[in-house]
Amino acid sequence: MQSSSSSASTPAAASGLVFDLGSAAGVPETHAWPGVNEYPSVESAGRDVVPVVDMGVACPDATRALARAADEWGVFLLVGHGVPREVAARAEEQVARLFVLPAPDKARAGRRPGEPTATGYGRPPLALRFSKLMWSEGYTFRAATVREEFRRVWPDGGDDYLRFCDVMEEYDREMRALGGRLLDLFFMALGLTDVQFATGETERRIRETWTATMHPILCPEPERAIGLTAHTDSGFITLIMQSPVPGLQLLRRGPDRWVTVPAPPGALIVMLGDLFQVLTNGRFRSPIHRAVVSRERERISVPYFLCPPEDMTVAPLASALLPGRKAVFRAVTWPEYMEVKHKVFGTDAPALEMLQLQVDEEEQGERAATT
Ligand SMILES: O=C(O)CCC(=O)C(=O)O
Ligand SMILES: [Fe+2]
Repeated sequence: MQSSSSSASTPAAASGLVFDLGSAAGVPETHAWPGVNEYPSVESAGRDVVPVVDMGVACPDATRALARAADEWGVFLLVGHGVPREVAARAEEQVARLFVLPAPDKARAGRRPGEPTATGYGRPPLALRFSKLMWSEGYTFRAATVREEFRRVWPDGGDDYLRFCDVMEEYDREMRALGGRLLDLFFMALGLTDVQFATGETERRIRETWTATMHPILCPEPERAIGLTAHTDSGFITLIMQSPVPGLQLLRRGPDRWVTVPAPPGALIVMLGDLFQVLTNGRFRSPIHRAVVSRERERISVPYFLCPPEDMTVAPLASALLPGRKAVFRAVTWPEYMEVKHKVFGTDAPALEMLQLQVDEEEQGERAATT
């Protein structure tokens, strides 16, 4: 990886803390990304309004809005989602408390070297393949092991520790339940019947989750740095809670531009991942996105990833195939896909292309036209 071998043996380097971002007066070359301003950044307005889906409205309307947003953007702001404000506020408060802990406390919980997707504190896993460093710090953890993981931060297991774990477990329960409700809507949008999805193996299994948090820090020269570089999420669905400070941007084509996602209080962001694109045979897409940094306002985002269990083979759902269309992606498991993804991180090649099957477009078109 890019951290130099001379510093790789220190705890700070092991956790990715090779540079104290919080006290930096400028952006050093190690963190300066040349392509950050290649495309303009635009607000969510006019033809670039990021869709909003209200889950609180009656079903056909919510399903239609969700299908349109998933189809046209692969991302949307979610309101009426039923996650109590206090639960989200408590989680954000605990995450903020975690990030302001002294560096040695955080370093104790560092990601273990050589395990890029392992849990712990430091650079986000996707950062490991790039030659430049990102302006962010993050913890990755699984809800199921939150107590074990955070004993590394709070070895005494005192009140701070217990409060953190209680709140994060409460948040996990809410997000897990929301994930289930959202999947029901997605499956309805794909035309599965109640009976099919109530008993569906896929739905039951894709509720397995893991959780990560990240926190882009104030940056003295935001136009030269990036919090999280352009990527697509790999799993099924990411539910992002963010502080009311925009920072997430979506790449829109023709002309290429970065659309900033607004941050209305109480809304969550729903972002589709690559394997959801596979599951829906390309009908719903995983958008390219990134997180930018700011000079003035700190932003915390807490992405909650819904991913397939490791042994699940993900393939286009039969119900997602439009009449006359064939599957355009080959079946893949999560570990297999992560291997593909790690190979292409840091290059311009989209990992999903490697799963694409050669389908004769003409034949697809003819079959679709005759059904
Ligand atoms: O900060 C954000 O809102 C996005 C984070 C993100 O894209 C990710 O963790 O994959
Ligand atoms: Fe992402």
